[in-house]
Amino acid sequence: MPSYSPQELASQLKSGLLSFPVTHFTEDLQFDEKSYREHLSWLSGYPVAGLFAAGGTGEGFSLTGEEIDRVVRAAVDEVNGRLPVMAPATGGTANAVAQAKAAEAAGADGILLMPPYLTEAGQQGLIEHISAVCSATSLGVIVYSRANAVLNDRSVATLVDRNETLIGFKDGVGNIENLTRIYAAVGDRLAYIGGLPTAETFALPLLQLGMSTYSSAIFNFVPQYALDFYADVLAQDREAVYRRIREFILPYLDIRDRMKGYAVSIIKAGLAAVGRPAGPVRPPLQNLTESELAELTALIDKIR
Ligand SMILES: O=C([O-])C(=O)C[C@H](O)[C@@H](O)C(=O)[O-]
Repeated sequence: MPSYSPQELASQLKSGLLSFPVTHFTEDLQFDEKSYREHLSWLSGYPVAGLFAAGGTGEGFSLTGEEIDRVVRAAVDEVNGRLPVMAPATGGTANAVAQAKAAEAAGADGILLMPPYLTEAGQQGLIEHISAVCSATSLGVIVYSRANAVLNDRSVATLVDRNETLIGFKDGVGNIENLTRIYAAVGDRLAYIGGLPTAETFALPLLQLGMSTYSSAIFNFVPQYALDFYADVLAQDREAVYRRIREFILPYLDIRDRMKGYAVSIIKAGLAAVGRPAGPVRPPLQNLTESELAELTALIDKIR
């Protein structure tokens, strides 16, 4: 039995910042469970509302189903009920259904349903895909609307009618009209999660569109700064948010934007910069260069 009913999970996720930990690898790119657990133990000293194991920042897209299961089980065990743990469901429908079932068996509290791999799809196909995963588990499901799986307001309305356990909408697009339409259609029936790369960049305006929380990747390496940023957003302290955007976020984006995929690689680099290395990223991602790491380290040192 999960510790949170889907509705309890939705309320919990809305209540604070969300942690998306990286997945630690050894130098030969194997899952480094010991270091991963140490990381989760360090982060557990900071108050967040939920932990998403093997998400995008956790390189879930580079892990086998078996590895995802190991990562999720390690997270569930390490977190030990202090927070809800969400597991990913990835790929095509059969794969995502199997992963959702495995996540429930592993003791996860919810599912983050990623866009299906490679193929494009129409809205009706996405509705069937998402509904199949919701039907396969009693866990609350958060759908990640991004890339080849961007939902419109009519689809979201149909999905919530069909699936009581669909409890969250994570946005990775930032289309204001679409988000306004979705909130107008289903309102607080869903928990809304800002999920654009470096979510802090968009947090203040998206708060007005119903996104009371977001997935903070930088929480991995500057957890207190990420929490302070979130507090400024909730307080709608525009001056403080823009000070932080100027002092850290914008120069950070300048490094991140030098290479596709760096939105994830730069998080592992950030951990190296603060003396908590998480190992390399797996291909197809690339690690930051030594000089980029030095630049990032100097930037992080200014805010620590
Ligand atoms: O699955 C993921 O890791 C994400 O999509 C979210 C990231 O945490 C993103 O919001 C960010 O980079 O802040």
